[in-house]
Amino acid sequence: MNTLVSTSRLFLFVGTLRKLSVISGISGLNKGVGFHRNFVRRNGSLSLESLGFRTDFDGEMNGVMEICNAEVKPSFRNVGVKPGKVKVQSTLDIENAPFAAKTFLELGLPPLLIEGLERAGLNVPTDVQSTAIPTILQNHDVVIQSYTGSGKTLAYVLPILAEVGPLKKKKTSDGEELHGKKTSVEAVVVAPSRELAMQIVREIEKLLGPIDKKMVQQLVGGANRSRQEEALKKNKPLIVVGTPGRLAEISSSGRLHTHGCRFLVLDEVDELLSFNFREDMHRILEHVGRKAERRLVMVSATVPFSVVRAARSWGQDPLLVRAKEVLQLDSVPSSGPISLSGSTLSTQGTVESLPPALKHYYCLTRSQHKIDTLRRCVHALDAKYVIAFMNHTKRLKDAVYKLKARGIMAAELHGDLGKLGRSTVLKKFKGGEVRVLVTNELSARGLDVSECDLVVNLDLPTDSVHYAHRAGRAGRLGRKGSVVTICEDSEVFVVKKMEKQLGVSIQVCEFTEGRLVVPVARDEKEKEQSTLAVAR
Ligand SMILES: Nc1ncnc2c1ncn2[C@@H]1O[C@H](COP(=O)(O)OP(=O)(O)OP(=O)(O)O)[C@@H](O)[C@H]1O
Repeated sequence: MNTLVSTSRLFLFVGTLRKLSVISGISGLNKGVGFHRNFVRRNGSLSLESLGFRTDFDGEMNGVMEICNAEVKPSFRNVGVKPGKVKVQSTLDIENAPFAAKTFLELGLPPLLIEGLERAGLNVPTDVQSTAIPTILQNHDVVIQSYTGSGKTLAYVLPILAEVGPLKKKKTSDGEELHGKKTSVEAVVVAPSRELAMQIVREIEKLLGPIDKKMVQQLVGGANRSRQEEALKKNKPLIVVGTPGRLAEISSSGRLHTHGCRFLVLDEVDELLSFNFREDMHRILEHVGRKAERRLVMVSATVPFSVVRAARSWGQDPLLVRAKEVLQLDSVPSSGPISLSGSTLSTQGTVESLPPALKHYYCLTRSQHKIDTLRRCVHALDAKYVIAFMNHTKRLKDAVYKLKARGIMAAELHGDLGKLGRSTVLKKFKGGEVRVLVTNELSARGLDVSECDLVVNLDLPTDSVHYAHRAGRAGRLGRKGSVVTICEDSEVFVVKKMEKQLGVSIQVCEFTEGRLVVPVARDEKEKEQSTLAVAR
């Protein structure tokens, strides 16, 4: 019986994927065109190749499906099959995979939206967008997990705009396409911080254009609530983006009607599941759409078990969408380390959460010399946009004072600043007026300053999940970047622990004579010397 259920699930999934390829027009790629793509810079925009993304597909992904203990684990990767387990070679070819997309058009997005994307200089979808967009358009509830800076925001914004607002196309009974007009909220996006919510709003406004940008509204804390309620009444937005507290507050006051909502997005979902947001999230989940009718999208670079559990209970047959694979969340065991397509997702869910181009270092110093080390680090790496993380606001202010005294343009960003102060500092940082932004956990999630080339931990993050989100402020969308943790001898074991959990190499380094120096490990030195001796 179990096997029967699983097998039918398998076919259902294969069917779904076929539909995905058909709906996105990807089947048209099945002409042996090959997958060596030459993306060019158009309109001065970034292409994937120019950003260092791999744009050809290798033999790693050849459409193998594995059935383990009567559980279906569909995957595009060539996972190793353990003895005694049934292996099914699926008929899926790489050509049919939903991520094999060169353009947004192939993903089934409407022409007006494509025009908006082109105006914004966006021509080629990232891997996670290529996978997530057709999956969401096919009415699936999803958990999107992909490393920081890989374009997860558009991965859910685009399917929403394909169905909500002026950029969508609606088919009439005679097949003619019309713009749909609705006046109630159709999509709610929840983010854990004001900065992130405002950033998402700007991304949506950019696509909607100046005339229609009022169709999205931010509902964030720290801003005047009655003004937000007035704007809701006047503008009748179709999409609202907000922080949990303010969304729940306005919803309780009866000024935000979301029962007919079709999309509920939880960005940085693992953070939204934290204790602080529990009550507000409860209200939002109960009042935004109906489980059977709304599409639930959960997003984060780090997906711990709590997210898997929440997705199972709040969603309907949710799928796990990653950059190059779609998996059924049902196939993820409920406890212990979960193995997904051969890679192990640690209990903290940090695997594959870091941009591959990022370089990680740690530098030993005494506590009282940390600021000097930071200064030498910035100069040695010739970093232009630096985000330095600390854990306490008072010490953070001292650090800014000391950096300024050493001639470095620095500014502080933390919760005490208030909404206006925070956005002014961010503007200055993005505009290059401030070189080192000293901040706390507030900026660790979602903050997108594309040019950020250096992240420094002046205080250690609490764990590897926090490390991953802090680190991910640099090296966005395939750009180069470094993460330097400045710590004391007694803290090295924590760095080593995070290194293991993250599955990346964090090398010890020094800053000497204006350069970053990575000392050669003793055993490597010995090896080098013995090779030299042999050569002599
Ligand atoms: N297809 C694309 N082409 C070019 N740029 C893109 C594309 N998609 C997204 N971007 C840009 O890449 C940057 C990173 O995207 P985004 O903030 O969505 O990443 P993310 O995966 O959500 O990161 P995080 O996990 O840190 O929140 C943004 O500046 C965004 O505008």
